[in-house]
Amino acid sequence: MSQSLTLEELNRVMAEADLLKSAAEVDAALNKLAVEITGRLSTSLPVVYGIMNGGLVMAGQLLTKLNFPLEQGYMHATRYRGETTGHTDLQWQAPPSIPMDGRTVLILDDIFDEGNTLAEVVKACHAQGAKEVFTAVLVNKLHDRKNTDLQIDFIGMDVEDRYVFGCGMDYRGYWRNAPGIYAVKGM
Ligand SMILES: O=P(O)(O)OC[C@H]1O[C@H](OP(=O)(O)OP(=O)(O)O)[C@H](O)[C@@H]1O
Ligand SMILES: Nc1nc2[nH]cnc2c(=O)[nH]1
Repeated sequence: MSQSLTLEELNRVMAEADLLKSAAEVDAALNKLAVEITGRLSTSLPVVYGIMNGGLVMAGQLLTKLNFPLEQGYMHATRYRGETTGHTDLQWQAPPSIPMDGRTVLILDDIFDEGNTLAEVVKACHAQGAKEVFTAVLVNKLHDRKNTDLQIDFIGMDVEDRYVFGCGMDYRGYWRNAPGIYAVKGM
């Protein structure tokens, strides 16, 4: 867990990491997402939830590019819990902060990997009475291990099948603040 990592180790992880997407590429992906989402949802008065923690950066950066009326909320669900492989169950740490009954819902997250997190979140939104539920992610990880048939409505960009960090995604709790998307050496 994060307590056992030293400053030197964390700086080495960054120094040895491969940059997969630069900050400029991330910004371009967010602009593309904003255009697509605006085209679909600008007249729906949606409630837009970022999934904490990973969705925080993506949501914060994307929201200012959406120039139409929306409500903004959050929910906190975690499957990886600071580790680099996911638990089977999703742990809810905070339920949706705004009621969604009868509303158009847009869920924002950093990454669609095996898919359990978003599949379960979407299911929970329908159970809570959402009229319709859309999903948007900054990155989709390319592999054939998806555990769900869920189709993501808006995808910023694809990344290769490696453990990535930056733009909200952590390396053992750290480096969510990195402005590009990096892959850990050897992972
Ligand atoms: O598609 P999946 O395989 O389910 O993985 C994707 C999820 O994993 C990460 O969350 P995590 O559980 O690590 O919690 P965090 O957001 O606090 O980092 C990420 O933010 C996504 O929500
Ligand atoms: N930080 C991070 N979180 C994830 N959750 C699911 N896949 C990943 C990943 O590659 N990196």
